[in-house]
Amino acid sequence: MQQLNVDVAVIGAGTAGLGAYRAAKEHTASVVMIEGGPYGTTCARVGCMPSKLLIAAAEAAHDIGKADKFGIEVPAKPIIHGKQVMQRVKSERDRFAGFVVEAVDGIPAEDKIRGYAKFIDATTLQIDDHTQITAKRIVIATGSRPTYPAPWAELGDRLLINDDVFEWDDLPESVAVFGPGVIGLELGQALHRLGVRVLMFGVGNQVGPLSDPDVAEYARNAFAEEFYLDADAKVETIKRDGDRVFLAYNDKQGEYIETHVDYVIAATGRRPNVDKLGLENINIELDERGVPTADHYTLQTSVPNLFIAGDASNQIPLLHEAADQGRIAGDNAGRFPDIRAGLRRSAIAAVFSDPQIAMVGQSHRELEKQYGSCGCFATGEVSFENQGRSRVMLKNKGMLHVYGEQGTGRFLGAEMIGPSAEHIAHLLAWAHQQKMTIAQMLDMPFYHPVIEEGLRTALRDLNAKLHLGPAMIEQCMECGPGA
Ligand SMILES: Cc1cc2nc3c(=O)[nH]c(=O)nc-3n(C[C@H](O)[C@H](O)[C@H](O)COP(=O)(O)OP(=O)(O)OC[C@H]3O[C@@H](n4cnc5c(N)ncnc54)[C@H](O)[C@@H]3O)c2cc1C
Ligand SMILES: NC(=O)c1ccc[n+]([C@@H]2O[C@H](COP(=O)([O-])OP(=O)(O)OC[C@H]3O[C@@H](n4cnc5c(N)ncnc54)[C@H](O)[C@@H]3O)[C@@H](O)[C@H]2O)c1
Repeated sequence: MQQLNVDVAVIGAGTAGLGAYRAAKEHTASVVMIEGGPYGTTCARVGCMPSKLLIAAAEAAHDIGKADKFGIEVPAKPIIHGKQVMQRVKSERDRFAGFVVEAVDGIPAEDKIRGYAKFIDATTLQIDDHTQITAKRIVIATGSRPTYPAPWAELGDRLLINDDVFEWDDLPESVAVFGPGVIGLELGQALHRLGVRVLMFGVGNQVGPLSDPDVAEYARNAFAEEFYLDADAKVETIKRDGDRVFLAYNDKQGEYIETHVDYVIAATGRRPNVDKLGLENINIELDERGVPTADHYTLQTSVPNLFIAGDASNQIPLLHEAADQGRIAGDNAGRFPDIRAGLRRSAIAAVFSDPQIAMVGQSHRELEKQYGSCGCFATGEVSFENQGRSRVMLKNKGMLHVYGEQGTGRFLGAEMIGPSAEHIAHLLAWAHQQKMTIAQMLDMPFYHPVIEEGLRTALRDLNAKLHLGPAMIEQCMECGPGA
C-alpha cells in the first residue's frame, strides 16, 4: 500500500475537480487529484458537447425540411446517413475531450492518482486497494450519474443513458425516451429530427426546467406538435422482447397502444456521486438526498476541512457552475483556514431544444414560494408568434415571462421558450446580476428588427403592471414594424 501525505486532495478530475486542483495549487505545491474514470470531463465526453453536436446535425436536417415555407423547393427528401452523423458527433467530441486530456497531461504525474477514492476518516482516503492518502483538506468533485427506476435494468443492453447514445455507430429506427427534462428534450427532439421514431414519456406534466404554468403549457404543446410527447404518461408495460423493447401505454386520447422500440433512453434525472464515498465514516451533515450540505459562498461542508463542488454538491448541475464552484472550493482548501466567500453569479440555464428554453434569476416556483399570494411581484409577457424578426425567420414560436418586484421595480427573473432564448437569457442574467430595475433595462438600446424587441415588449408590459410605466398599447408605432 502506497502512503501519501498532502495538503490538499481533490476527488474527481472533471470540470469542478480540475478547477479546484488549479486553485489549490496557487496556495500550496502539495496537491493531488484523484480520478477513477476516464479523463476528459463529463461535459466534453458525454454531456454538453456531444449533445450539441447531435443537435447541430438535427437542425441542419430540420432547416432543409422548412425550406418550402420560404418558396424554396428541395427536389427530394434529404437522406440522413446515420453513420456519418454519428461519425461527426464522435470525432468532434473526441477533439473537444482531447483538449481536456492534453491539459491533464500537462499536470505533473506525481499530482495525479488513478482510482476511486473512499473516506476512511475526515483526513484519510483509500484509493482502490493501492494507495492511502492523508490530506489536511479534501475537495469532493465527483460529479453525478443518471438515475432511473431499478426494474428497468432488466432491459439489459436495450436500456441506454446519454453516455451510450454518443457511442452509437449508426442511428436506430426507434426509441422511447423517458423523462422530458433537459437531457430528454435535447436528445429526443434531435433524434426525431434525424429520422428516428421517438416516443417521449414524462410524469407530472414537467417539461424541461420550466416552473411557470403558462410557459410550461406552451412548451408541452409546442413539442407535442412535433413528436409524440405525453408529459403525464401512463405506461403500463416496459419489457424486453427479443432484441427490442415492448411498450404498452394509454395514449393521450386514452387509447391503449402496444408497440416495440429499439431502445429505451432513461433521461429521468441525475444523482450526485456521493453514495459510494464512505461518507458514513465521517460525521458530516447531509441533506435529504444524502449529499453533504455546504455553504453557498465558500463550499465548505459541516466538516471544516472538507469542501464540495460541481454536480456532486447538488446545487446547480451546470458546467459554468461546476467551474465556479471548483475554483471557490479549491481556493478555500488551499488557503484554509483563512477561507473566503467566492463570487456566485445570477442563475442562468438554457435548453438547446427548438424552440430553446431559458431560465434566469428566480424561477416562478421560487417567487411563488418567497412571495406567496401577497401580490408582491408581477409578470410581464410577450408571445413570439407575431414578433417581427421571429416571423421573418419563421421562428415565431414561443413566449417569455419576466418577473419584477412591486414597489422597487427590480427585475427578479424570467422563464422562456422561444427563439434565441440562449442569447436573451444572457442579457437578462447580466441585468439580474447588476440588480437592475425594469426601468433601467428599458433605458438600454434595442436595435431593429431583432428578436430582443420581443423582450422589450415583455419589459414594457411588466413596467406597466408594476405601475411604474405607461399603460401597454397594443401596437407601439414608434417601436418599429412588428417589434
Ligand atoms: C447529456 C448532458 C448534456 C449536458 N449539457 C450541458 C450544457 O449544455 N450546458 C451545461 O452547462 N451543462 C450541461 N450538462 C451538465 C454538465 O455536463 C455538468 O454540470 C458538469 O459536467 C459537471 O462537472 P463536474 O466536474 O461536477 O463532474 P464531472 O465532469 O462528471 O467530473 C466528476 C469526476 O469525478 C470522477 N469520480 C467520481 N467518483 C469518484 C471517486 N470516488 N474517486 C475518484 N474519482 C471519482 C468521475 O469519474 C468524473 O470524472 C450536461 C450534462 C449531460 C449529462
Ligand atoms: N442544456 C443544458 O444546460 C443541459 C443539458 C443537459 C443536461 N443538463 C443538466 O443535467 C441535469 C440532469 O438532466 P436530466 O434531464 O437528466 O434531469 P431533469 O431533472 O432535467 O429531468 C428529468 C425528467 O424526468 C422526469 N421523470 C422522472 N422519473 C420519470 C419516470 N419514471 N418516467 C418518466 N419521466 C420521469 C422528471 O419529471 C423530469 O421531467 C439538468 O438538470 C441540467 O442541469 C443541462
